[in-house]
Amino acid sequence: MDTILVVNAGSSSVKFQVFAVDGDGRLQRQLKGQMDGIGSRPRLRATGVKGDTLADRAYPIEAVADVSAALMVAGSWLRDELRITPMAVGHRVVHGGPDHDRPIPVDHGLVARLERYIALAPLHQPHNLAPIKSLLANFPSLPQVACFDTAFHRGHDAVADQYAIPYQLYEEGVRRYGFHGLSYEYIARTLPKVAPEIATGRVIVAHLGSGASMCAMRGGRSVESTMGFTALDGLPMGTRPGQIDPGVVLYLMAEKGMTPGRVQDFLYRDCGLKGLSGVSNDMRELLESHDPRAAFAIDYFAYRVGLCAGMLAAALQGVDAFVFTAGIGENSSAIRARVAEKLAWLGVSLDAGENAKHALKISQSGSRVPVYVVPTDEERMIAEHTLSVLWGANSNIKHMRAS
Ligand SMILES: Nc1ncnc2c1ncn2[C@@H]1O[C@H](COP(=O)(O)OP(=O)(O)O)[C@@H](O)[C@H]1O
Ligand SMILES: CC(=O)OP(=O)(O)O
Ligand SMILES: [Mg+2]
Repeated sequence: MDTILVVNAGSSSVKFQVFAVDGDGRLQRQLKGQMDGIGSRPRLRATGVKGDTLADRAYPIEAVADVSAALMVAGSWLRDELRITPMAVGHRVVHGGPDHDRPIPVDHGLVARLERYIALAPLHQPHNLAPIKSLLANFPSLPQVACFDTAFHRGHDAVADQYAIPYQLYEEGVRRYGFHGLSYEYIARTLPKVAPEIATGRVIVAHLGSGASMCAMRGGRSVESTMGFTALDGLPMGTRPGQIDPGVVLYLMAEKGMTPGRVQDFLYRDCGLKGLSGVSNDMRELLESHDPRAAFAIDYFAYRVGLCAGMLAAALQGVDAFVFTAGIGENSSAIRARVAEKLAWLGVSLDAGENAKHALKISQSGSRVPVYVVPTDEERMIAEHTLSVLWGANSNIKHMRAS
């Protein structure tokens, strides 16, 4: 059986899936797993085709201290215990820079070019490239495909794509890229199936995970994002502050003597929910905590999602629907309810019962703006891209398989 392995290293998790490919290019998930809670409560979980548990292992915090340790643990489980031998591997690569508006086959030259963006995505890019490099070294003939978080947003109008800085910098690549594009692309192509009544309209999608952003979509295309040049901007996240006056950065350097490297660490690792609460970067822990600072971090998060919704509503000149997705958006009815309160002025009213059940549609029938929960699947999107790149690269393969 031909299979595709997908690797998705996020800021607090490593996710992977294996898909079987049939002759018509249909993908059937064989296994799905993730190592999450990195830095708080590391846990490897994986399920098989029927949702059967293949692994459920907790690790001490120091055994899986960061994403690269998580990649090692997940990689050796797949290799040594499951002995998977995929025909291709698809990777999420967070930053594609200005030159990539679609997935692309991996070679050494591409890796070298993508390494230039490590400084623009230090929580992700090194971890996205590490397994690519390791597979290139050990299995040079194994096809690999890089799928970019930035690609889905590359069609933005110039007013959404530029900063008000001299144009020369834009030409050098200092642009408002936007991220979580594989997730938004999956939502865009899922809406026609699960909620056709809104798919062609003006939809705000809130990808609320450890990294969090929001996307304004019109007719299934991205027109605006809360993230920009890097995945620091916009909403407060697990450990990132979201929107911040650049004057704060100048203050840290001039008054606190912080070096650029120290400021980078500070902005990517010490801020957001973790910095605000002093309790945790993990929303589950904040919701369980009785510390008033944890409660404040939750208030702040909901407030900023509401503010950004206002901004994206202006970009779309109105809103036809609001969609929650990703770790927090899919699983936390409490956070969805808090956010919905901030959207009441837009005409949102939630149905508490449907929200508690994590139903597809969680707004009341009279809600002017309907609200949905649509689970994302970045890995399936990557697997689909990987297959189309492979078949595009060698259309004979498709011909042979179809016959
Ligand atoms: N049941 C839940 N309630 C609240 N938050 C949750 C729940 N399940 C997961 N989360 C939160 O989702 C976030 C991780 O989301 P995810 O999309 O997997 O992030 P990433 O891909 O960036 O690592 C964490 O903050 C985690 O606490
Ligand atoms: C871009 C980004 O923040 O990704 P993640 O949410 O997976 O950390
Ligand atoms: Mg993620």
